Amino acid sequence: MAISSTVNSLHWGSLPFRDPVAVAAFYGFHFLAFLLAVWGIFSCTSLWTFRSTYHTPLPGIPYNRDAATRLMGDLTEMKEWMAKGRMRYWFLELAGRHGSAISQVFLGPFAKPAIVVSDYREVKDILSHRDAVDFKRGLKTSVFAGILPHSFAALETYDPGFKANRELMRDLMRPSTLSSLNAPHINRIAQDVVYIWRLKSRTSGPDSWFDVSKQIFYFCFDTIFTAALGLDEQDGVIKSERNTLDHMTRPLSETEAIGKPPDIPIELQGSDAADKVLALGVVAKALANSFYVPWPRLYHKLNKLRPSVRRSWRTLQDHISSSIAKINPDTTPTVALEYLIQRERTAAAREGRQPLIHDPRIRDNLYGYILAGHDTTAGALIWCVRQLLAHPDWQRKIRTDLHATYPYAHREGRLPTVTELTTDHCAVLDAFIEEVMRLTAPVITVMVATKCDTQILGHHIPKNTQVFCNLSGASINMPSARVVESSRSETSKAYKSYTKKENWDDDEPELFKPERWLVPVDGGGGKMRFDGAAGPMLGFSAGNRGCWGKRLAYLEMRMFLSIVIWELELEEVEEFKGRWETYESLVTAPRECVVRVKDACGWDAQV
Ligand code: HEM
Repeated sequence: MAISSTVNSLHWGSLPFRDPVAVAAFYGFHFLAFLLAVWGIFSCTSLWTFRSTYHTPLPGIPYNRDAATRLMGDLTEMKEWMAKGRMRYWFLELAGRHGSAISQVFLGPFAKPAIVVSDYREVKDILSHRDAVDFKRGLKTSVFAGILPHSFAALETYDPGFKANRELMRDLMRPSTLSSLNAPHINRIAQDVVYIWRLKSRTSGPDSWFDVSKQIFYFCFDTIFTAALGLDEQDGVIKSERNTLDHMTRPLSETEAIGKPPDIPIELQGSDAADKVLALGVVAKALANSFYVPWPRLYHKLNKLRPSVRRSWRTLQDHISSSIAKINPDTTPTVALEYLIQRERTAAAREGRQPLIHDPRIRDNLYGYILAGHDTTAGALIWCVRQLLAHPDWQRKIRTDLHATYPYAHREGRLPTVTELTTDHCAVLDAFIEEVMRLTAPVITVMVATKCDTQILGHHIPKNTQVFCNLSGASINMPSARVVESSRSETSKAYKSYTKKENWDDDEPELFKPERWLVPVDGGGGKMRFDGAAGPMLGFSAGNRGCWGKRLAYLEMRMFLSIVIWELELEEVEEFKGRWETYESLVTAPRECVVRVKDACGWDAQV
């Protein structure tokens, strides 16, 4: 036998028996013992050397030492924090942990280090002055190229097609367009939300409480979808819930209701918006997931093969096609799609060509409008409501200032009209929103990549390194970020333009203080006005690629909060105090937003 003869020719004589199986076992055992010994020696003596080769840190920039010795790098710890709903805090606390405004993280097996910058001036400089010069968007454009290849978000700022593509959407953020196109929808749907919250409270008793985050989410869906593509007034999710509640006339019994959340489900079935909400959810999830994969375009290619994803795209596509078919060229546009198509028709007539009604850039940019404007605004509003609950004094101050800003409405016992709400701004509310966006921005970080070898805060960073620019005030102004003042690149524009005004380092930047945004009116006898330039705020990012929909976001937040605070008093529920765990999708916001709703005008007011 081949085995036995080979073994024979080696140590046959020293073996106690001549059974080839035993011989194989003997050698097998010794071989295994040898492997075990090598492994033991390796793990005892060379472990540190070997493990450190998982990741090669950039010199001089602090990092999590444990992560460098783990195959998955920082991902292991991030996953643990994510499970606890604290991923946001993991990211934002890096600067404090390392006592440095610049740190590095390792995101996956053998990953190159990625840089995290937590310093307002340096982040603003990178986003405003160094985009398309030292930096590119990198992964973000790949993510959008995979899902909405014809939208401007999919293009680098230096791409020759970028400007023309963004021009297509130009007018949609004009104040006059926002007032005529978006404001009436926002007003109507916000009033429906107030109606629902008041009715829920009344049927369940004044001590009942419920989570309002779902309604905020659907408010944002209804407003953005209606403004972008049109949705019949009766077909929104919020309208559908209102109708359902209206049919439930039986008052809940005491045991059913008092002290418990009234468990009235939001009735998605039966609403025309249901399939669109679900389709949008599938697409938004794919968008969020693709930020975490190394090859987003490939991910989207494969993901689009899944039946649920294909179905979702078909739903959205069918809606756009039927909306285009319904457009009447002789009427004033009431939704963004009509607006863009009419403008294209006018341009085509002027240039003597056929209108490109099915231009994929219009379609993809409108999907981008919905996707980028939906979760973000919902997240911001959930933060706003949570801060209102945590700061009842500010809720009262805002209500008083609303009454002063709209005195006729207050005197006449009615809500301010759309025109009033879009013309006059309540300074205290503006300051409150700005502070929420400064301290608890729903988008915590913007990812860019170095376009060439460059410097960040005085450190050399090689080409093609991922850089996370932190946007939330909790990190951009935390005391630890100030430690490295001396290491800031003295050549950077931000450093040169450094002024006291860009800095709240000595004014408790980690605290929620809306009054920082209020300044006295000259000769106003103690009257205050809102000053958006009073200090640092990066909640909408900055520079050329900062939030394109910022004006709409402000309008939505301002109108929604004005209507809610005018009508209702939102109270924090003791059991939920201090629970700030967040969910993570495209944005991060509190998982729970539980309120006890009282009538701001007294319980006798009409529903
Ligand atoms: C409070 C709500 C919002 C927040 C916090 C927010 C935040 C942001 C941030 C931080 C960026 C920059 C991303 C980057 O630099 O990579 C961004 C980009 C963008 N936002 Fe918003 N956003 C909000 C609402 C909206 C709305 C309502 C719309 C549209 C209707 C919108 C449309 C966009 C678009 C299209 C971009 C991409 C811009 C580009 O790539 O040049 N956003 N947003």
